[in-house]
This record gives sequence, structure tokens and C-alpha cells, in this order.
Amino acid sequence: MRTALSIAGSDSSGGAGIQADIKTMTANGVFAMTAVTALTAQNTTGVSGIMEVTPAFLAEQLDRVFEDIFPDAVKIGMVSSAALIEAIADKLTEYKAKNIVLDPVMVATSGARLISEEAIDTLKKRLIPLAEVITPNIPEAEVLAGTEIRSADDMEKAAEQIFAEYGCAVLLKGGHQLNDANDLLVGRGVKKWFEGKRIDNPNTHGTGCTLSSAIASNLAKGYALDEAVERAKRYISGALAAMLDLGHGSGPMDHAFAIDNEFTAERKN
Ligand SMILES: Nc1ncnc2c1ncn2[C@@H]1O[C@H](COP(=O)(O)OP(=O)(O)OP(=O)(O)O)[C@@H](O)[C@H]1O
Ligand SMILES: Cc1ncc(CO)c(N)n1
Repeated sequence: MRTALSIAGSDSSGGAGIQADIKTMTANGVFAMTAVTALTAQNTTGVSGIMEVTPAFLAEQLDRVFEDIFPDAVKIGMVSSAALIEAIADKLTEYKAKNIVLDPVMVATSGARLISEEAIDTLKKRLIPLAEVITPNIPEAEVLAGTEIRSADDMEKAAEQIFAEYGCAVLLKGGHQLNDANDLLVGRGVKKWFEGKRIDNPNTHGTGCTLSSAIASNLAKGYALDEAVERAKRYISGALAAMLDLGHGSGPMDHAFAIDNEFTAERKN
């Protein structure tokens, strides 16, 4: 069985962060492992508190994972401080981790800031250069490229600029801002639009986490990057189209939509 590691924060409401990653990796047929960067107290309406782990304890989790079950891919999500980013960069370099997918999480769907200003600099210097692919949304790509993105043309320019500057492939997500589900992949010898059909579902809590861990799962299984993205897009479209409706805010998706067996039968109407 292929394995994947999520380095991310816990979402107590289960739809984003570590919880979304474990569900996504499991539903995509890989064995999920975790190194928790922070606990968040949150639900579908917002984040009320964040408690970070110490950099030493994050490093200890990474040591235990890498020395025993070497992950076939790594997904990195919420990392709120520069010291935690340094700890991750040191360990991923030490263990020569491969297939690193970095979701540069900056702001939650609900609007809460999930990274400090100084940490963005460290992210750029230490972590982004280690990634196989990063998956910014438009506001995140604006921060990384230092340009405004108002159109598909702007997306192409920003993605090319980020690829040239950091040397990692970029999957720039059009979703939130341009109001479609078209994402652009720019990497070594690749420039490809993935046309997603926008699904009319207000419940999008954890979409970014889910997409990046689905890409990591497919890289773990040996798919090439563009195939991994294509499969991840199909997975997230299915999870959104299942129209789960939980909570009072922007609710979570149905990560288990494609799992159909005697043990899941009762959850269906
Ligand atoms: N309503 C939708 N219909 C179809 N696809 C969607 C929809 N909303 C988001 N997606 C897809 O989900 C993926 C995640 O994109 P999104 O822009 O939501 O990420 P994000 O802003 O990083 O998410 P998060 O708020 O979790 O940080 C993208 O591939 C996007 O196209
Ligand atoms: C823990 C965590 N990571 C990422 C996000 C981004 O959606 C979130 N809301 N919570």
C-alpha cells in the first residue's frame, strides 16, 4: 500500500486540515500519516483559537514517521510560524522527502488568518523551493508573485513568474475569485488548464486541503503530476457534487462519496 504524510493543522470540525487530508488520502487508496503543526478550535463558521505545537515536537513527529514508514508523498498545509516552517524544511531535506505538495495556506475560507506575516518570508525561502508543486489560490498567488490577478491572462503570468522564481510547479486555482473551477498548472514543460465544471454548492470548507492531499495521494500512487491533478480535480468535483449539508456556515464536503460498501450503506438516504 502506498503511503502519504500530511503536515498540517487540526480542524476540530473535521472538514479541513489534517482531518480532510486523512479522509482524502484514505478515500484515494493510500495510507495516511500525520505530523500535526497546530490545533485549531474551529467550525464551519470560523476559527476561534489556534494552539501551535513546538518546533521540536513537530520535528519529533517527523523523525518517527520518516525513520519507520517512509511516505511516498508529503502534503503540507497550515504552518503558522517561521520556526515551524524551518523545522519542516530541515527534516524534509534531511530525509530527502519526495513528491512534496505544498498548499500555501494563508487565510481560511471563513476569513481567519492562518499564518503570520514573517512566516510568509520563511515559506518563500525555505519550503516552496522543496516542493514538487504548490497550490495557491488567487490571493495567495498574488502574495507570492507580488502582482494583481484579475483575469485568466493574469493567472498565466503569475504562475509563470512563480515557477521561474521558485523552481516548483504551480497549480493556480481560479475558483474563489474568478468564480469558475478552472485551475492552471505551470511547471517544467507543462502549461495546462484544467477545466472544472463549477458545482452550485455553498459548502466549500476545506476544498484547498482536499485538493492538495488528493494530488499528493495520486503522486504517491505513481501518477505523473498532470495526471495526479486531473484525478484530484475529479475527486473534489465528486465530493462537492455529493451535496453534503452540515453546520451553520460553509460546510464540509462528503469525502467518502465514492466509498460504497456494506459498512457505508446506512449513511445514504
Ligand atoms: N463550487 C465548486 N465547483 C467545482 N469545483 C470547485 C468549487 N469550489 C472549489 N472548487 C475546486 O476546488 C479546488 C480548491 O479550490 P479553492 O479555490 O476552493 O481553494 P482554496 O481557496 O485554497 O480553499 P480553502 O478555502 O480550503 O483554503 C479547486 O480545484 C477549485 O477549482
Ligand atoms: C487547520 C486548517 N487548515 C487549513 C484550513 C484552510 O481551509 C483550515 N480552515 N483549517
